[in-house]
Amino acid sequence: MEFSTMSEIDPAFIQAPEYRPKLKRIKKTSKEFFDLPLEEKKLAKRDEVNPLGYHDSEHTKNVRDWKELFDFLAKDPTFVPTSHESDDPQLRTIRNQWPAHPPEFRDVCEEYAGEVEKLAYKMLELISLSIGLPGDHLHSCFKYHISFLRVNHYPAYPFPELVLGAGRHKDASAFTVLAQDEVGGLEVRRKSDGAWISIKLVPGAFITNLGDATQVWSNDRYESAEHRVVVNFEKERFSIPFFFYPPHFVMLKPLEELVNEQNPARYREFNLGKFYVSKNRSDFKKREVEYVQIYHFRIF
Ligand SMILES: O=C(O)CCC(=O)C(=O)O
Ligand SMILES: [Fe+2]
Repeated sequence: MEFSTMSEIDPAFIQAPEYRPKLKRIKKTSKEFFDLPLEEKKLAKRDEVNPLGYHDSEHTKNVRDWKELFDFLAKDPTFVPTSHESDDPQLRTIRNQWPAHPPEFRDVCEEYAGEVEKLAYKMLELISLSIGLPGDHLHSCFKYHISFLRVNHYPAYPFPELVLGAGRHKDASAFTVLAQDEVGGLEVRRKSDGAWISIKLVPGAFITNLGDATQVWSNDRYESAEHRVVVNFEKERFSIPFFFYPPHFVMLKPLEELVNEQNPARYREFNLGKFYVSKNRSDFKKREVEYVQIYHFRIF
């Protein structure tokens, strides 16, 4: 894999041209899936028991997103805590559910996941090196990772100012490797003035946004990027994030190598699995309670 000089202009982009045929295939099969009648898509619908599969009423911070999606695990099956309650030690097995149509959907998605996983490990190495640690420092930590992928379909909407494809949020992952088509719509919040900046479209490039776990590990050297998606008034859009998560049993805290007397840990330790479960149930339905955020674990 070659890293493009784009990264000198904008560190969010990784140019990986060899992935183009795979991107084309997954986009084609995803479009075929989302073009199916709703009743058929709902045969692979996620529910209270299985969080994977088709979903058409995603909420970000209690507001319904203008999109439909299909979630699947990179490793099937995956083990996660049964509940977000801290005193419940039980785990449960979650598994992918695949639609019967299009027939190649499963193979194409699994092949894509395998390839992007390799890219994610490469990114992990670069992140470790960039904070002064050996390239493989975090690798063993991901051995039983609970990552999942999401195929997003944002239908066109004639009044794009009235809805958001995905409301503003930060990803809870270590980082996310995102592929998108040529329509555009992803925006990142600029910290200095809070303005929403459109992410430039670079055909065949992946976008990586750092998530909450990396913010904690790096003791705030890196920040989880706040982002959102606007919809297009005439074109539908597809995007496929790979949310790279450590295993459920990882206790997240600033890496010991990065803390000292001058630079004390800014977060107390917390369990990744419980954090994941709180996050991934919170968008299932409207909720009355506040979303768990990493600042709840902040020491100062
Ligand atoms: O569609 C996109 O570009 C980003 C989607 C996203 O932020 C997410 O699914 O977490
Ligand atoms: Fe996101």
